[in-house]
Parts: sequence; C-alpha cells; structure tokens
Amino acid sequence: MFENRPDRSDEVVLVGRSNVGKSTLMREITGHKVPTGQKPGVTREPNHFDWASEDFMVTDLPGFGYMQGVEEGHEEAIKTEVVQYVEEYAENVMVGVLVLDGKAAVDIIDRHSGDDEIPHVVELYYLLEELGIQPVVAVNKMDKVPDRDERLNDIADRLGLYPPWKQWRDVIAPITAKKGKIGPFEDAMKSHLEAAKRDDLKKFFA
Ligand SMILES: Nc1nc2c(ncn2[C@@H]2O[C@H](COP(=O)(O)OP(=O)(O)OP(=O)(O)O)[C@@H](O)[C@H]2O)c(=O)[nH]1
Ligand SMILES: [Mg+2]
Repeated sequence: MFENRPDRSDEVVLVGRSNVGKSTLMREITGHKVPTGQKPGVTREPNHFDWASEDFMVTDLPGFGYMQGVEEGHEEAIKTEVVQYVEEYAENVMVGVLVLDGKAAVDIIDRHSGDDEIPHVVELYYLLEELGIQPVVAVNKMDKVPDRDERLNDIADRLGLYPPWKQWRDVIAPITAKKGKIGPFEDAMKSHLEAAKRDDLKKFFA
C-alpha cells in the first residue's frame, strides 16, 4: 500500500490510465508544479495536496496500463494498489475523478470489450459506483477531438450513461487541462461539493 498519506477526512482522487493528464489536471487544481510528462508512467506514487484548515486533500494517483520502462508485473501491482487505495479510503473520498483521453478512450474501451473482459476504465467507473463514490469523468485532451459531441456521446454510452452526454453534465466534463480549460470540470465539482454541504471547498474549483 502507498505510504505517506496525510490524515485528512475528505478527499478527491484522480484516477485513470497512464498519460491521460491526471497530473496536468492536478496542477491546474492546486497551482503546484506536479511532475507531468510525455511518457506513460510518470507518477509512480500518489501526489497528495492537502489543505489542513479545510481538512481536505486532492490525490493524483499513478496511472493504469502501459507504463514506459516498467515491467509488466509491476504495472499490474500498481493497478492493484490504486484499486486498494480507493477501496481503503472510500469513506473519505467525496468525488472520484476518472480522467480519460478524449481522443483515445473509445478505441481503447472497444478494443478491450469482450464476453469475458471489461476494460479497466469501465471497471474503475463501476468500482466508484459500487463504493458509493460520486464519479466525475474528466474527458481530457479535447483540443485533439474534432467530433466533440459524437465522441462524448460514445463515451457516455460506454459507461452506461444514456446519451446525449449533455444530460450528464454533472458527471461528464470535457476539458483541455494543458491549456487550463477546465471550466466544465470545476462546475461539476462545485455541484457535488454543494450537494455534500461542503460549500467551503468550492473555492478550490473556481
Ligand atoms: N493535447 C493535450 N495534451 C495534454 C493535455 N493534458 C495533458 N496533456 C499531455 O499529456 C501528457 C501526459 O500528461 P500527465 O499529466 O503527465 O498524465 P498522467 O495521467 O499524470 O500520466 P501518468 O502519471 O503517467 O499516469 C503530457 O505530455 C501532457 O502535457 C491536454 O489537455 N491536451
Ligand atoms: Mg501523473
């Protein structure tokens, strides 16, 4: 299990495959220089940013799937650790942000969908639901997606959210984290924090 977790009662976690932009989004949220990179597998340990006065933190977790320079067995081990982390702290996690690469997600999901196979990202989405964690799907790298509505409808469909995606604006948030365009994500976060009666945390997503 990952060490060095600050003891904060409320938490937002960022999860998803490697290289989708979790750490880039973390940077945008916190304003801190979180390491990011072009090669999958940059984040190997959780990055926690915490605000003691609000008893709150945001955690950027290592990514699932292919990681450059990492042995296959170790990738699996990291994936298991990420799942265990979310399970262990489910009580604390107010929102689970599933970050996707808007350009690649549908192809990856479809490639791994079969009779006895559920793609990792879909599995992760179900895990959040099972654990009673409010999901937000941050569909990142929208700057690379030409057919925006079509793509977002497909993503909604693959997650079992009946299209059109616009019905799910509090769950599906198209963003371009690299350019700081994260308004739809902030709006979704604010609506869930309000529902959780934590209006005091909305300032971190403004
Ligand atoms: N085009 C585009 N690239 C982005 C965007 N957001 C992040 N990236 C790039 O995607 C790459 C991966 O970003 P990271 O934030 O390191 O991704 P990560 O999900 O934290 O990756 P791991 O730590 O390896 O799991 C970097 O080269 C980023 O600059 C975006 O909105 N658009
Ligand atoms: Mg990272």
